[in-house]
Amino acid sequence: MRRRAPFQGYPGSYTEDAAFKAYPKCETVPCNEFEDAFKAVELWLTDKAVLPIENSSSGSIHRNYDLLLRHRLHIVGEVQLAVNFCLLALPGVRSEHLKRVISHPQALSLSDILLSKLGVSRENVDDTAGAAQYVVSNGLRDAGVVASARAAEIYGLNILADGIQDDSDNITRFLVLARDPIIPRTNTQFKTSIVFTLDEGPGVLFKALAVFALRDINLTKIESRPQRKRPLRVVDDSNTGSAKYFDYLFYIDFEASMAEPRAQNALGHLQEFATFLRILGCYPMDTTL
Ligand SMILES: O=C(O)C(=O)C[C@]1(C(=O)O)C=C[C@@H](O)C=C1
Repeated sequence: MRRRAPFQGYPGSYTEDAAFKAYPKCETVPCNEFEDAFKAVELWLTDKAVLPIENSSSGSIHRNYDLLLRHRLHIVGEVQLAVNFCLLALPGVRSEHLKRVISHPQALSLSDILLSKLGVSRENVDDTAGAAQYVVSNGLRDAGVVASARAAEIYGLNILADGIQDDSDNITRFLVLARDPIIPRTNTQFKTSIVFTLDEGPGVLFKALAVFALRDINLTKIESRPQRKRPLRVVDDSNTGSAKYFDYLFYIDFEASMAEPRAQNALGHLQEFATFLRILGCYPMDTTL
């Protein structure tokens, strides 16, 4: 059976490109929301979900960090993709005819230099390929689209400009999620993703990061998100009275496999003082672009 992988968006989106990079022969399943991709795997409708998690220019996709915690799927892979934005329009339309450009907000903001030069207004939609589909199905001759060359081919649009991103190195990292974790190995470079919480107090985050530094484990990412169920912590202090602090979840990616004793020891150490700790996944690093 062909592997089925859901992704948020229309066929021709960058997330679908990422799914094909991970599983070249997979059958991709488009869905409307990020959360639908999680649910499709949980309900056994598909095997894997592919979701963007961060971009080299615009940073983290916070919604997917929150969904990783809310759902119980495991990270089984990552995909790094060089995202090349193109300006597309209906055949016969030239860039001077455009009054507006439609795309995913990230694609619009990362192509700011060209769009400002064109003096067009910008309209946000949920994904780049969805914008291409919208322009074609409504025959919009005053609207351009920021999307991929593959989207141009799928929907029959012309490429007016290629590589329009402000930063030529525009890379998005995607995660592959599954119902079951993979067995960590040591024969290839593995990465582990965790999420944890800490008590309030001076140096607690320093102590948490030291469990990795002490074992020579390289961290590749740290992200903090509010704890939505417990956003504030009230601490009574005999000198200052009661103080209110924001409460955070910390997400960390580190370069080691859970099959290595140094990774097991680091997490054993962290567990001694973390108030909550979950391993989100241990998976082979994508070192290609
Ligand atoms: O709209 C798309 O084509 C997507 O795959 C989504 C998405 C994102 O959510 O970050 C992925 C990569 C691009 O940087 C822009 C948009």
